[in-house]
Amino acid sequence: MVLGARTYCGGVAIAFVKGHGTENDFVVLPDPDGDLELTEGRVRALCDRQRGLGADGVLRVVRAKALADAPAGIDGDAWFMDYRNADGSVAEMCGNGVRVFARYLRDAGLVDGPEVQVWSRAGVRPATVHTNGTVTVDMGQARVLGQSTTTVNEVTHTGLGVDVGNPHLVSVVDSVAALDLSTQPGFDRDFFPRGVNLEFIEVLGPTEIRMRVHERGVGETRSCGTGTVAAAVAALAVRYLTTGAVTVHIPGGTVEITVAEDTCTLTGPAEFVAEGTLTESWWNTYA
Ligand SMILES: N[C@@H](CCC[C@H](N)C(=O)O)C(=O)O
Repeated sequence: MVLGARTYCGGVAIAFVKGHGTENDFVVLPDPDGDLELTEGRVRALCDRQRGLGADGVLRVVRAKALADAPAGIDGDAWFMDYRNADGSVAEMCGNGVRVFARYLRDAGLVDGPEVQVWSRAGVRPATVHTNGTVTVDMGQARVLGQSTTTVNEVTHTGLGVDVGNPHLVSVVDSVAALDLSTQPGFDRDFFPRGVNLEFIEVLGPTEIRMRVHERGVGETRSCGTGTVAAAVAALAVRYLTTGAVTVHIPGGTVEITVAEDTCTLTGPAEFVAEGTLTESWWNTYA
């Protein structure tokens, strides 16, 4: 596993790792000292499945002290997950990303033990990297925002708004397979002024659901970790519960969620596919 980014300045190539969590895939860019100029255009090109590596998002691995806008009170040596959506936009949090990020830190030898603190724009997310490669993340408290609506192919669904560090709207439907999520569903821009991730769930049993998601800044993805937490909260709410355990099946696999009064956990796989270096000319093309 590569240990750090080499800036292209001086002709040295930029390292990357390709990984995924339940097929929500990421380009991991090790950049401990904040040397990379990660523009919107470069993120879009990296995530493009034809002209780049292809991914739902980018995880830049950077020390807090190298960030211009580091969260107040953060230790300068802390590892910060600088997450970008495939369209180049910045998001506060990414649950599948935290699993991949934590496993990267562990496998690259950048942390000492299996307990890893991952910082994000939504705060710190403590994670445990298990010996079988799965990762459990303490996702913090999920905040219920109230009801709103989304429209898919002219059918309007009422859902539950849930903040998991980033915004979600979860709607219960009869069949997730029947939905066409190939275009952006409608949503209430007054309720979600910064946009929203839209989850659709089908209840399979008291503690089991199936989910599809249309992510803000990406489109339909095969999984969304923060979305599965929001979905679990909404599935419990259907049963008038505020705590419990829920198994969530997404197109890319299965994750386990626990919801407690003051926090939630997300457990699932984190996999690496490849590592390599970007060519200098490619990087320069997309400044
Ligand atoms: N796939 C992620 C969520 C990524 C951010 C999201 N698209 C947003 O804009 O909030 C996850 O696993 O949580």
